[in-house]
Amino acid sequence: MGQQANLYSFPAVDALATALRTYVIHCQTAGIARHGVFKVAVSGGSLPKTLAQALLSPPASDADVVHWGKWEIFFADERAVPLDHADSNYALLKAELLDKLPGGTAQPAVHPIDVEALDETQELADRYERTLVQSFASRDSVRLPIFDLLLLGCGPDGHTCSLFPGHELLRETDAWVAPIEDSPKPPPRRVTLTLPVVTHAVKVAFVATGGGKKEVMKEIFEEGNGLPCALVNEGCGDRCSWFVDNAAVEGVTYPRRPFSL
Ligand SMILES: O=C1O[C@H](COP(=O)(O)O)[C@@H](O)[C@H](O)[C@H]1O
Repeated sequence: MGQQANLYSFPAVDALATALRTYVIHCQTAGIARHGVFKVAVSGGSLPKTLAQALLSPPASDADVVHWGKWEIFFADERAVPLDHADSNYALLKAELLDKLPGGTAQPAVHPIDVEALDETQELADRYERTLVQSFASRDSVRLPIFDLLLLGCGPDGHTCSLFPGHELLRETDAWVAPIEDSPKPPPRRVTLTLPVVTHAVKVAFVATGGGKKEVMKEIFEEGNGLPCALVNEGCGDRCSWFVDNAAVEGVTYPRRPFSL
């Protein structure tokens, strides 16, 4: 059996955010060394707020700088709504993080969905896949895009991106981006990176906080049960790292590691 996912647990979100920043900057350095940019996809939900806490603080040293101008930001999933809609993951990331970048900061290249295709989720997914193809086609392999880092959330039902427990989308093997019309969590119409794309990333980091996640964390780490988050753990092994607070893993027996790179 290969290496298993890393579980890093912190007493509070402040300490989690500090470690997450160190981890993201390590991935950024590797991505820029590899191909001159940092290609990252982010979730919505609770993730952008914690990410902002991690990344908006001033650098502690030259090695701690976020090179925003080198970032290409994609969305791990997105809801089929306008970009200024309350349900939009883009709007959330913009409000929590992008709009708060200090003045004079080189801006990241941000890749939202094409809202011209909101009425047709297959077309919306196809267009977003073409956005990925344009960005990744010159990479070493185009069979699947290779994100430098995916920053993901974990829903209380074990979903991640818009990949839900028991849903047929978990069996998708061809598409990079897929539509979903029946998301059990509203809104129902969405697009999402597929599981093969998620598990093909160089690194995957989950962020999960709060006691509301402890039941599902126990299931993910102790039973698996085919939950989407567990499938990512199984597909990525130690390329996958979880940044959680103690409340989210209360009662979980899976071994936690002291954070280190
Ligand atoms: O619907 C979604 O939910 C998940 C999990 O959200 P959280 O609030 O429990 O962290 C999120 O990762 C995903 O991007 C979003 O579309």
